[in-house]
Amino acid sequence: KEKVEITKEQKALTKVIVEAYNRHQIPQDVAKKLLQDQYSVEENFLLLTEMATSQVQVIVEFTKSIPGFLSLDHEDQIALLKGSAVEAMFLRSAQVFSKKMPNGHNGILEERIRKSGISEEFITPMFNFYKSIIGLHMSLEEQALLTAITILTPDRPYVKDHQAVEKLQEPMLDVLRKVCVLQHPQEPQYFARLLGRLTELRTLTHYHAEMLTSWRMNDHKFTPLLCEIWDVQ
Ligand SMILES: COc1ccc(-c2nc3ccccc3n2[C@H](C(=O)Nc2c(C)cccc2C)C2CCCCC2)c(OC)c1
Repeated sequence: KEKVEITKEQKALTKVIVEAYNRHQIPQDVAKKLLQDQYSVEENFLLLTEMATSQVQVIVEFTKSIPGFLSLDHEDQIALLKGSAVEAMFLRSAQVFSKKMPNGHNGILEERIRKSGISEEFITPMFNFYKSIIGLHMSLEEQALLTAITILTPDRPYVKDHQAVEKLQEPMLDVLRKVCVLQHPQEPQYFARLLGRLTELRTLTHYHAEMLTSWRMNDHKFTPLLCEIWDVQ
């Protein structure tokens, strides 16, 4: 059985990514808000667009802390951010949803989200994804590294220098693989399952524009930043 060692450099890289991940959290806790009050579909839509807008700003700050990112071609930097923003948003939502809360609160949160205004057909695929994330019991390191790996996906549309992005993503994949082996010794396939979630995440993001335009209300208003990031309006 090969002994898995995390090198000094890999420890340093993980520390940088986890610290950036912790630093760039969404300010207000949306789960607490949703548990406190029942909102109308219009208020929920507004809350969603506010959360998504602040999440994009947070992801930009997190990404700028990824070693080497700022040395990439500037247009490629934009292409990576634009190409991963929706996935990062669903990944973040899944992580918020997977947080253990006092008895019954998780059930109430699920109920509030089901009734938020999202149309029926998207509820099952969205919760299937959330529950598959919950099932993984991801550590903070795994969440932070997986988010960085998602952003550093070389085959996003309009990325010119794939090689340069691969060179940044590979060390993240190496250290994530080792972290998985060390933190889930009984599950040799854990790393593969974790990456498999990224595939499920991509299918979920296919629906995101329709999820928004089919929100059970008329006249959906988006911020300019969201029009950029979401394929809406
Ligand atoms: C595109 O369609 C979506 C996307 C996300 C969710 C979503 N899943 C969640 C899981 C747990 C907690 C909240 C959750 N959200 C929304 C939210 O804010 N996501 C969120 C964002 C956007 C950024 C940062 C961080 C988060 C959590 C709530 C927005 C207000 C109505 C209820 C959903 C969604 O729910 C219907 C539909």
